[in-house]
Formats: sequence, structure tokens, C-alpha cells
Amino acid sequence: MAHFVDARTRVLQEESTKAVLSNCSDPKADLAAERARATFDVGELLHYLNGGREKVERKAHFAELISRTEWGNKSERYFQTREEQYVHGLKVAFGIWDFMKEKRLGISDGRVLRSLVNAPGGLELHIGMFIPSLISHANPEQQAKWLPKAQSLEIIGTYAQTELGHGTFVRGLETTATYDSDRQEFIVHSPTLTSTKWWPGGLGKTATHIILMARLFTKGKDYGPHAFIMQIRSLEDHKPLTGITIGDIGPKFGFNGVDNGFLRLEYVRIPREAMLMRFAKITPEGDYVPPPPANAKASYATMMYVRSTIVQDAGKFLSMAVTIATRYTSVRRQTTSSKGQRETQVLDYQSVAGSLLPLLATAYALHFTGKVMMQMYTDFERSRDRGDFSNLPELHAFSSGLKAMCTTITSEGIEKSRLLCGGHGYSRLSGLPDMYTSYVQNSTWEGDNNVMFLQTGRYLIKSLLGAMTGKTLSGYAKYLENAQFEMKERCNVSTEVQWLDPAAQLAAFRNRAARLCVDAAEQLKQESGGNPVFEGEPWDNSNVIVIKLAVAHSQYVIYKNFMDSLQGIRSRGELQPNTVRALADLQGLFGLTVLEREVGDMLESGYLSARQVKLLRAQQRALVKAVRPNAVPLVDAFGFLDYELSSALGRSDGDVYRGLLEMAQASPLNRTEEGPGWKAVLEAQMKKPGSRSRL
Ligand SMILES: CC(C)(COP(=O)(O)OP(=O)(O)OC[C@H]1O[C@@H](n2cnc3c(N)ncnc32)[C@H](O)[C@@H]1OP(=O)(O)O)[C@@H](O)C(=O)NCCC(=O)NCCSC(=O)CCCC(=O)O
Ligand SMILES: Cc1cc2nc3c(=O)[nH]c(=O)nc-3n(C[C@H](O)[C@H](O)[C@H](O)COP(=O)(O)OP(=O)(O)OC[C@H]3O[C@@H](n4cnc5c(N)ncnc54)[C@H](O)[C@@H]3O)c2cc1C
Repeated sequence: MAHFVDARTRVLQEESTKAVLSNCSDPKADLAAERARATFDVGELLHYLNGGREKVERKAHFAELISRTEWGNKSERYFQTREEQYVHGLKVAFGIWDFMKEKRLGISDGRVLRSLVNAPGGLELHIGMFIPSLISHANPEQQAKWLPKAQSLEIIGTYAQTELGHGTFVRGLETTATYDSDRQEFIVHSPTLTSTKWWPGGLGKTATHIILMARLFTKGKDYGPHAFIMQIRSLEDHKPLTGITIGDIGPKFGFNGVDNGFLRLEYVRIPREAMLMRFAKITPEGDYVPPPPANAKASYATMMYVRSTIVQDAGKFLSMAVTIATRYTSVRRQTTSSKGQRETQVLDYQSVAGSLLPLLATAYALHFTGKVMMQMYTDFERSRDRGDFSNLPELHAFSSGLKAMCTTITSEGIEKSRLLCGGHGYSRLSGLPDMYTSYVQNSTWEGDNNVMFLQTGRYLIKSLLGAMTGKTLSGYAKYLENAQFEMKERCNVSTEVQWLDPAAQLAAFRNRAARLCVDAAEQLKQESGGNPVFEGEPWDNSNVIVIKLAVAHSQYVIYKNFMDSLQGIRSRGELQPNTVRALADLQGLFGLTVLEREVGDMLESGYLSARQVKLLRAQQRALVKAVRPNAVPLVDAFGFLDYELSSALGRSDGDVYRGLLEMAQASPLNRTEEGPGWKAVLEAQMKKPGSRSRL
């Protein structure tokens, strides 16, 4: 209702309003001023990072179109119940599907659309693991039968591996697939409580089919986990098939639009052809044909593919968080030292810039590592298709460690970004709480991070031991050939500026990793009482140092990838000198920030002196200052659209306070002026006779 304000009231207020306006914040102007400080061409970097101008424009065009659809509308995003989220997630998946068909779009456009809407739902695993499993584990006949149905959404699948009792230890799975040669069928069964499948995304209420990981028994012998395809729900009425019990596992820390599910099987029969037989096979008579020794771990290939995509995506999520925090802290003003002066942009506080700008640098580092990771996976696929599995061990070691490292960095980085946004960062309207709760699972799924680090550490120690007996190493572990030399090496930096040299930084990363590898191997030998044993007590008692080694190696790899990528850009002349300079500052800031955090190891080993650490810290602080003017331009270059970020604080126009006020209007609590509690509780309580005098 319009509210009448008399002239006297207005006149009295006028002076106070003027006083407040004289130094109140103007977020839009602040952000515009930040953009004017750019030392490089933002458009150039934007196009480079996003694969060209055409792709950038295409994404904006898609966002424009889908934001107008019912399924693409995000205004209710932060106010949905779990059920609404689940149903909406399905509408989004099918909405994107129809949109792709209508516009005849391919897989890479589909990926862009899914990322734009960012509403994880019941089809995540269908796209992320069910189809990839068919591609990597099914033989040509099986692919011909199942892929068209899966790709046209005639069936919806998921990947059912984890059980109540086992996730990490895949060989410990208890679901059985017992071959009956008389009927040429498998009997799949959940023999124990702990064999209940638990966690698979979409299993609860969506999937009609699953890739089942079960222990294969034939002729009384256990051949360990193998992949099978089977139907679990009717295609007519979506009810579970006979002998199958399925349901949703309940609410989770985040990611609640996805119906992670449970499954029990009671003597269910599936045909022999249900076993995915690209590698291992079973004959009609029940003879087991193992995969060739070189690809004994072939049934784990889907996990490796997904780990690679997780590495690829880590940089994107960190970039999103950093974009929100950088834009907001550039327009957020808080505290003034003298009256009448404008308050300080919080990004100008050393504590804020010192935390946020290294994260910005890290987001760039992860971008380049993500690219290298996917290239390595694609190369593996190419050689695998020729029957060459020789690069499998390195790919496994590389993807395991990077999966763990990149997701740790990004999980922590999202939370740090949220904290840097103060109170408004705690609001879901900032976009950061949801981003955190839905991202952080990446540290657990697809291999718990510590378990993944241990896989990488195992590979590195074995590589070192091999090198000591004269074996030539390849790839990222090559430096271990010189581990004995590294043990005697000392850092030769003697001035602050020498720390800017990428070679000096790389040498420090490499030396730390090499020494830790020698230390870890020593400890393992001691625990083993002689020759290193990579299992049981000796291994378990060496876990902490092995994980430390894998962290150090992964940090070395990420730094090296950043350095090599930038060198490539320079030598190919892909970007203008000013842009390269801005990226070089980020590379230095990333490198020195990580090294600064880890100096303890290098002081302990004697690689660094206390004076060199002081110089390193001073140079790191100088780089924070150097990056500061480019902060907003550098996040603009990531190219996230407002639609994509769904954040009141990350708005590209900087109008954050209007954003909060506008978005809050959609709260269901605001549907009526008096609110839902008035009729339900407040009225009766507050109108009780004598209610005010009771206390
Ligand atoms: C922990 C390990 C790696 C251990 O496996 P294991 O069979 O016990 O291994 P082991 O007998 O100790 O043998 C070790 C040996 O096997 C090698 N190896 C292990 N995994 C692989 C691989 N993928 N590729 C190539 N090689 C592999 C290791 O390097 C060892 O080799 P070595 O003996 O040293 O030469 C494995 O069991 C594992 O991967 N566990 C994690 C389970 C997991 O990732 N589950 C994912 C479920 S799906 C999911 O979470 C959905 C995510 C949804 C989404 O992302 O969208
Ligand atoms: C949101 C979400 C979605 C998921 N989706 C799916 C899915 O679609 N399909 C599917 O099959 N699974 C899925 N999972 C399961 C997931 O893959 C497992 O939870 C994960 O692999 C970790 O296994 P775990 O739960 O058994 O952990 P545990 O192995 O029980 O880990 C517990 C602790 O023990 C430590 N630990 C375990 N083993 C060792 C060891 N050998 N050495 C040292 N430390 C060890 C771990 O580091 C961890 O700290 C999902 C999980 C989540 C959270």
C-alpha cells in the first residue's frame, strides 16, 4: 500500500540523507573503476580461455534462450524443497535434451548447457558414468544394443558400485554374480546387509538400468568385481522389477536434487550377455576368459575417465567462487580511518587480498592443469583403442593425485572465498554456500582423496626404486632419476627478485618432492624390515609421509603445467605481451604462495635458508600487489555470465545490494506480510490473556 509522507517529514530528513550520501558506496561505479585499471586486453584473454570468440558468444546466446524457459528459470533456485529440487533437476535434464534435439546440438554444447543451468539431478550418472561405462567396457555388439537406447533417453542408467560396507576397497564388494551354465544366466544377489548398494546417483527414483559392479563366480571360483548391465525398473510404470528393492538414501550435505539410492537384489537372473565383455569374458559353458595382463585394471577405466573430468572441472568451480568474491570485495566498502573519507574497498585490506588473489592465481593454475589432464586421457584412449595399455599406470597415478589435489584446493578455495565475503557470504543468495556443499563431495566420491594420494605415492616410490636400479623413467616422475643428486642440492636464490624466476620456483617444488620420495621410501623400507612392502602394516604405517609426497608431487605437476603452458603461449605468440605479463604474475603468485606454505619441509631438509624464506615471503607480497589492479579484469576473463553464477554478490554490474534485496523477495516466507508463523503459532500465543506479563 502506498505510504503518504508529509512535507515536514521530508524536509527534516533531507539533511541527514545528504550527509549519508556524501560517502555512501556506489558499487556499480566501483566495479567500473576496477575494470578501467586493467593492464591487458580482457577480451583477448576471455576468448583465449574459452576457446575463441565464437564459443563465448554462443554461450551467451544459449543463456539468453534458456533463461526464458520454465526449466531454465533460476528465480526459485534457493527456495526449493528437496522434492522440488529433484523434480526440477529432471525437468532441466529433459529440457536440455529437447533443446539440443531442436537445435541439433552436439555433446560439447550439451556440456555448456548443463554447466549454465547447473542444476544437478537424477541424470548426472547417466551422462557421467553409465554411458561412459558402456563405451569403455561393452563389446561392439553390446554397444550397438545399449548405446542408442541410452543416448536417446529411452533408458536411464547409473553406476552401481559402492555398497554400505565397501566404497574404497572395490575388491571387497559383496554383491555376487554367479554363473549358471545350464541356463546361461547370472544370478545376481545381495547376500549380506553390507552388500546393499548405497550412494549411486539417480538410483533412488530415476534409473531404469544400472551398471552393476559385482563379484563374478563361475565353476565355484571368485574372479573379483566385474561390470554387468541390468534393468531395475519397469519401462511401463517405473516400478522396481521382481526381486529388486530400491529407494532414496535421504538428505545429504548438499547435491540434494540428486536421488542417490540404495538397492538390494534377491536372486535376480540376468542373461550371460549382461556381462560387459570388452575385456574379460565368460563362455556359454562358464569358462572365464581374463583380460590380457596389461589391462587387468581395465574394469576401473570408467573411474579414471571420471577422475580426469573432475580434474578438468576443478578450475571452473574455483574460478566461479573467486569471481563472486573478487567482484564483491571490490565493491564492498568497510571502515574508514578518518571522518568524511570514503570507506576502504575490502579487497584493499592486505588480509583479504593476501588470501583472495593467490586463489585467483590458483584458479588459473588449475585451468591449465585441467587441459593437460584431458589431453592425457584422450591420448590414453587413442592408444587403448589400438590395444596399447602401456601408459595406463602413469595415467592412473597422475589422475589419482591430481583428482585429490585439485578437489582439495577447490573445496578449500570455495570456503575461503565465502569467508572473505563476510556476512553476505553466508547467505545462500551469494551462491557460495550451495557451491561449497555441492562441490565438496568431489573430495570423497570417485575415490577418497587420501586413498587417491596413496595410489600416486605408491607409483612414485616404485618409480624411485626402479630408477635406483637403472630403470629409465618417463613423464612427470622423470625427476626421480636424479633424486640422489637432489638430496645434496641447495637453493641458490640470493635476492628477492630471483624468486621471480620460474626455474627457481620449479627447482624448489621438484627438490621438495624428490626428497620426500626418498624419505618415504626409507620409512617404508624400515617399516617393512628390508624390501619395501606396499600393503599391510608397513604400508599403513607409512601413509602420512606417502600422502605428503603425493601432495608435493601434485603441486610440482600443477606448477610445471602452468609454467609449460605459459611458455607455449609465449613461444607461439598466442597472446599479447601485456596479457602474458599478467599471466606470468599469476604464475609467480601461485608458485610462491604454495612454496611459502610449505617452507617447513624445505627448511628442515636444508634446501632453503631462513634468509631465503624471508626473500620468498617479500616477493610473494610484492606479487599480491602487482596482481591487485588486474583482479576484476582477470575474473572477467573467465567469462561467467550472471545467469551462470546465480549470485547476488557476483553480479557483473556490481549492483550487489539491489541484487540481495531483489532475490530475497522470492523467499516463501515473504508470500504474505504477516508470514506463515502468524496463524500457525504467533497469533494464539501473543494474544493469550496476560501473555506479556508472564515473564
Ligand atoms: C583404491 C583402489 C585404487 C585400489 O584398488 P585395488 O583393486 O585394491 O588395487 P590393488 O589390488 O591394491 O592394486 C593396486 C594396483 O592396481 C593399480 N591400479 C589401481 N587402480 C587402477 C586404475 N584405475 N587404473 C590402473 N591401475 C590401477 C595400482 O596402481 C597398483 O598397481 P601396482 O601393483 O602398483 O603396479 C581402487 O579400489 C579404487 O579405485 N577405489 C576407489 C573407489 C571409487 O573410486 N569408486 C567410485 C564409485 S563411483 C562414484 O563415486 C560416482 C561419482 C559420480 C561422478 O563423479 O559423477
Ligand atoms: C555424493 C556422493 C555420490 C556418490 N555417487 C556414487 C555413485 O554414483 N556410484 C557409486 O558406486 N558410488 C558413489 N559414491 C560412493 C563413493 O565413491 C565412495 O563414498 C568413495 O569412493 C569413498 O569410499 P567409502 O565411502 O567407502 O569411504 P571409506 O573407504 O569408508 O573411507 C573412510 C576413511 O578411511 C580412509 N581409508 C579407507 N581405505 C583406506 C586405505 N586403504 N588406506 C588409507 N586410508 C583409507 C579414507 O581415506 C577415509 O578417510 C558416492 C559418494 C558420494 C558422497
